[in-house]
Amino acid sequence: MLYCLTQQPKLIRSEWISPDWFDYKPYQTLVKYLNDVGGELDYIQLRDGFTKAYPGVMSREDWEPILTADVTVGNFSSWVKVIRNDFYRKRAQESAFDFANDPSDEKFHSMLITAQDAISNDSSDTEVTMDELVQDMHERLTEGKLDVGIKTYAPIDKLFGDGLMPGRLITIGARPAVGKSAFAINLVLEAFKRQPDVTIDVFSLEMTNRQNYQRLVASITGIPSSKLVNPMIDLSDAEMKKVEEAGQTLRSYDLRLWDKQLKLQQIVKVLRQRAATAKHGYLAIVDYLGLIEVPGQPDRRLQIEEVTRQFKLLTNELDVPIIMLSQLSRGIESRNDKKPMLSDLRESGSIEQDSNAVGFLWNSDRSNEKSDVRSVTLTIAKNREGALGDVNFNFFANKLQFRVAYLT
Ligand SMILES: Nc1ncnc2c1ncn2[C@@H]1O[C@H](COP(=O)(O)OP(=O)(O)OP(=O)(O)O)[C@@H](O)[C@H]1O
Repeated sequence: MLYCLTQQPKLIRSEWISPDWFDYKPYQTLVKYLNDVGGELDYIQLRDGFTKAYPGVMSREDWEPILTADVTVGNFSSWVKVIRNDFYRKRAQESAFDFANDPSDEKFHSMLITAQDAISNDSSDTEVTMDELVQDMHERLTEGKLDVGIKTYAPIDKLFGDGLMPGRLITIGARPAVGKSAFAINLVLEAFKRQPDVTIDVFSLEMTNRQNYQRLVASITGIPSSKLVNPMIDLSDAEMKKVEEAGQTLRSYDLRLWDKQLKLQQIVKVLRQRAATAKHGYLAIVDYLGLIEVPGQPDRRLQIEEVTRQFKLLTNELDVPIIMLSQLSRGIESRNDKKPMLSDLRESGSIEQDSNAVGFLWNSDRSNEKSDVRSVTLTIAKNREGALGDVNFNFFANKLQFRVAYLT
């Protein structure tokens, strides 16, 4: 795998490769360097650049086996799979030994997690054969079989081709208080308006289910969410009736709110079960990435890498879209231009790499960013399968409603 990467460093962009997969420190460092520079260099620049950045880390003996490997670069993906599987199997094996030596609850839990990791990373039994691909294309040609996405706001559907398409990991980033949690709730409601039978899960690591429920009701009824905190005192009879009706509407949806699933593997487990039983499309929204716990991994950046990689694998395995919310770095605050950029996803390069699409929510009119009605723009900054562009919204902050701001 390292031979392929040194021959064609840009391959690093085609697969996520974690430095962790290597026991040997110099190779870990080499992979880290490749991830950092993003592969935009040739073989000579790679060696020179690496030696400059990490003098003395790789000896001639370290380079030797990499440079003289006799493999075909075209088999790169297969090597990646072998090495990834080895890594996860080895980790599972270690924690099984660990549990055998000390059968505590904690060790048992960590054995289950590593075993589950190993299973979800073992791609050997989920590979699609050429026959299946041919058949799939044949059905599209002859029966007009369509890949249908979940529709939400019309301009968003258009940018993503045909809604939130299966197999896509979509990241929506924003600075705190711009309204990303509120936007997520609105996406849910728009999706149900258009597809009442769809199944949606919202994993909220920041807000309780009750708070999210109040936001859903505020958005449906247009009643300020602050009045829903003590509804008996603050609501008129007519408003109470509206709240009850909103409850009936919400009850009719296959919507689940989760506020206690904080660990990555808990989320993955729920997501797998619910996606498997969803009959009319499935969408998961995770609010937000930075709060997901990854037990056993102390390094923050590696935690994020683990999360984005797992979600990306799940979108492919289950053929569903997943929306992952993410906070942007503080850097934007000091810039004149407040429009976020991909480099603001600074927690890890894996967010951008693993996402099929990245959108940013931001206050596009600073004069009203604290008002009741705010101009909030969704900027699609990466879209592997479609166009880039902006969608402008009016955000009615007290009612937690997002409405598309069509130009008049
Ligand atoms: N009842 C309300 N009245 C007025 N404004 C409100 C009300 N409830 C929420 N807001 C505003 O809506 C905005 C969006 O909140 P939201 O929690 O969705 O933001 P966020 O981007 O997810 O931020 P964070 O990451 O801090 O949660 C905030 O600026 C908040 O002040």
